[in-house]
Amino acid sequence: MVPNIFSAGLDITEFYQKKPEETDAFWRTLQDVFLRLYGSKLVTIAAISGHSPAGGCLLAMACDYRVMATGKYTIGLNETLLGIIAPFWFIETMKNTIGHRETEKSLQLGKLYSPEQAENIGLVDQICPPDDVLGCARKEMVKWLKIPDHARILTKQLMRNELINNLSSKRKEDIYNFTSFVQKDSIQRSLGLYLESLKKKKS
Ligand SMILES: CC/C=C\C/C=C\C/C=C\CCC/C=C/C(=O)SCCNC(=O)CCNC(=O)[C@H](O)C(C)(C)COP(=O)(O)OP(=O)(O)OC[C@H]1O[C@@H](n2cnc3c(N)ncnc32)[C@H](O)[C@@H]1OP(=O)(O)O
Repeated sequence: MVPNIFSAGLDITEFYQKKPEETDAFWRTLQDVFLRLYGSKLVTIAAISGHSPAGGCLLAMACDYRVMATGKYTIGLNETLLGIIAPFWFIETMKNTIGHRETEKSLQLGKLYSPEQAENIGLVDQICPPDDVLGCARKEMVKWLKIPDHARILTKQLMRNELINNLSSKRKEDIYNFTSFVQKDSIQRSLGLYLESLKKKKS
């Protein structure tokens, strides 16, 4: 685990000033990761040890349960703040997690929530002191593993198959949408400015 950061989201440099075939391959890989994690038969618990913006929030939401560290960390789908948009499967995953209305506000505002706020709206299930996040996740895992596996798996599939099938049938179209969107000059400019602002913040 990296202290303070669960995931900084997608590596923007993978779709900034890249060739279309490179962004296609990057997006295909992300689809694969999501479909495997969201569709996993295993019990998956995210131990969110720190910041978890955008793609990081998606990965956490793809799990069955989320434990987040308390502290000055944030989680959410902040894409609009970068001048980009969350694709339909990010949106559906968030709707399935926190409901339609909260998702609508959250996405349009590019909202990043504190751990307490995230717990209040159900974006995370539990908050724990940073040094106990893994311990809390392990304790929760024990509960989930006591459920008969075949029943839990079938239930999970019933809840998740609609989104999985929807994305699986639209993968090519979704890759095309991503690449043509991020390759626009205006979007490339926004991404460049955002990367610069991250570096400035650091110095
Ligand atoms: C009509 C159209 C139809 C359909 C459209 C189809 C598709 C939609 C299009 C696009 C969808 C894209 C979805 C995108 C999802 C994403 O995940 S985008 C990434 C979002 N992530 C962020 O905004 C987080 C950015 N990072 C931070 O805020 C901070 O780094 C942090 C809070 C996570 C941690 O802070 P610090 O510890 O202070 O870390 P540093 O700021 O020092 O960062 C270190 C280093 O890393 C660089 N960096 C950080 N995050 C990223 C990143 N995500 N990508 C690339 N680079 C990143 C940062 O610049 C520093 O670099 P160096 O200075 O060390 O070189």
